[in-house]
Amino acid sequence: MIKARGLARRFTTKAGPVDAVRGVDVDVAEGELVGFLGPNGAGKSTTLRMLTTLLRPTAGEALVAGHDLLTDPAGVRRNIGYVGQKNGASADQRVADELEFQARFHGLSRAQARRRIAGLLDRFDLQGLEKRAVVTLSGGQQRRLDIAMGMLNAPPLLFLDEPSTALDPQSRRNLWDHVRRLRADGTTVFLTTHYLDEADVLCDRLLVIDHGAIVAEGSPDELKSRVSGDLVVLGTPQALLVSEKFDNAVVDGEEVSFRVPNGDRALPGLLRDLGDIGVELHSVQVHRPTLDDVFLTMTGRSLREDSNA
Ligand SMILES: Nc1ncnc2c1ncn2[C@@H]1O[C@H](COP(=O)(O)OP(=O)(O)OP(=O)(O)O)[C@@H](O)[C@H]1O
Repeated sequence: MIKARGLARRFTTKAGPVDAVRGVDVDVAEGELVGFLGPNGAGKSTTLRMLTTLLRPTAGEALVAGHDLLTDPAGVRRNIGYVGQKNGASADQRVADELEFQARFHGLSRAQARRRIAGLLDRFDLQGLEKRAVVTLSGGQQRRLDIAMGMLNAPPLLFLDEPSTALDPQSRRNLWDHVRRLRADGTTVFLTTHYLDEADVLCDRLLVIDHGAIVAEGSPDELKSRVSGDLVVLGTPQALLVSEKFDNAVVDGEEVSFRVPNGDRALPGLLRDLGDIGVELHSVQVHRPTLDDVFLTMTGRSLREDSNA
């Protein structure tokens, strides 16, 4: 559904050139739900804007929904939906008018538009809101309306830029359900996110981008399995003594942490050995690797800190 090679974009600014995207390859198969994960400023939106024909690449080529990005951008646009970061719907317009206007823009007849809009209102739980002004909808309803607008031309491929930003936790989970249902109906979805939980629970596969380059690619589980071992954290007044037993141990006050393969299986033997040398423990935790650990391993920085910045 997407095959991009060496896609790059350089911006010229007063302070000099900015290489926002430095030659990325993107492969997305039909029916996949792929997440593009990276910290703020990593190049996610710029890549998305190139793939959706909104921005011309300075280098590279891509086939998107069966059409060549450079030689047939109109063909690409006809076959994709795009939901940007800012709400697409005008605040003071009524929901029904916005949908109808967008449907007419895509060349649907009045009757076709009516049918399609009724289906989408139902699909995105927006029934009964047709006469309301967009500004009066909740954040979650507005996002669902944006996605409904992106789906009016029934595209096989939908791009979502940071779909759940600024939503409360409940609305985010509800939105994820809607995105999953789109995928279940056969729509290929490519979304950007800087939320680790969103990438982890929602996406089949992830591309991790940093400083304009892809640093990792795979399913959330595959990526996490690349981090060597589970993190064991022991609370003990003898943290220094324990740290001498493990090559990679880090001491923080009365806490010592280190990585071991298969932490939960290794733990009983490990605790026995520590007991034998008289170590007293007041807490034990085992953490499976997270996507943040993946990012840390790949880049030496925490994605969590970056996205909070
Ligand atoms: N029009 C522009 N002119 C100059 N620099 C730009 C322009 N657009 C983006 N950039 C720069 O390119 C880099 C990548 O930006 P981009 O918006 O693609 O990142 P992002 O990963 O989508 O971040 P965010 O999560 O904050 O949206 C950043 O350094 C940004 O400042």
